[in-house]
Amino acid sequence: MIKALLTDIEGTITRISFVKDVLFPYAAQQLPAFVRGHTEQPEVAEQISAVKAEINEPNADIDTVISTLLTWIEEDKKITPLKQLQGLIWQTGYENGDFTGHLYPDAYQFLQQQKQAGQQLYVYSSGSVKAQHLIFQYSDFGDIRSLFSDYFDTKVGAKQAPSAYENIITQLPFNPDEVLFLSDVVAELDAAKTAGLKTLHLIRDGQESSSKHSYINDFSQFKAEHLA
Ligand SMILES: CSCCC(=O)C(=O)COP(=O)(O)O
Ligand SMILES: [Mg+2]
Repeated sequence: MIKALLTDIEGTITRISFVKDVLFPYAAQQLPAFVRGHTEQPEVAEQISAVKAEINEPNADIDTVISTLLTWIEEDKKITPLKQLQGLIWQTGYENGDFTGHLYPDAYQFLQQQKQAGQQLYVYSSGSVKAQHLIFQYSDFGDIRSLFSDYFDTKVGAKQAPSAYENIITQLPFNPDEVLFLSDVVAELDAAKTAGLKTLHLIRDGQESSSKHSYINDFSQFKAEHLA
C-alpha cells in the first residue's frame, strides 16, 4: 500500500519547455556575470572548486570554469555544481517576476488531492533543492511549498542510480514498496524499481505510447489501483 509519493519535476509535473526554453537560457545568460561577481561567496566558491575537481583542473581560471558551465548547460548535464549554481541564479529571475514556476494544472490538482488524502509528498529532481523550493514558492498557483514534506537533489546521487533511491529511503519513515516514484524518464524509473520502489511513468504530450512501467498521460488518468 502506497503511503508516500516521490515526484520528479521536469516532464512529470512541469512542462519540459519551461525548463529548457525559460530556465536554462536565463541561467546561461546570467551565469558569467553571476560567477565573476560572487567568487568570494562561500556557496559559489564551493561550486567553482567542484567544477575544477570535475574537470580535473585544480588550477583552472575563472574563464575556463565559466565556459565549462555554459557547455554543461547546452548539453543539459545534471552535474551537481552546475545545478547548485543554477538554483542561485534563478532566485533573481523569480524575485523580479521574470517568470513563474510552471506546473501542469492536472499535476497541481493531483498533488493537492493526494496530500488531502493523507499521502506524504516528496520531490526528487536534478534541479537543486534551492531550485525546487523556488519553483514551488513562485509557482503559477502561488506558494505551494507546504505540500511537500522534503526535497532531494543529486546530492543523494544521480537519478539513474539505484543507490540514490536507497539513500532517499533511509531518510524516510517508509519501506521502499510504500513509496511511488513518478517520472517521465525510463532509466530513472528502472533505478527506482531496482531499489524496491513502486513506479509510475508520466508519458505527456504524446511522447511514447507504451512503457514497461505502469503509465499515465496526465494525472486525470491516475487511479486508486496505482496506490495499491
Ligand atoms: C527544479 S526546476 C529545474 C529542473 C532542472 O534543473 C532539471 O535539470 C530538471 O531535472 P528533473 O530531474 O526534474 O527532470
Ligand atoms: Mg524529469
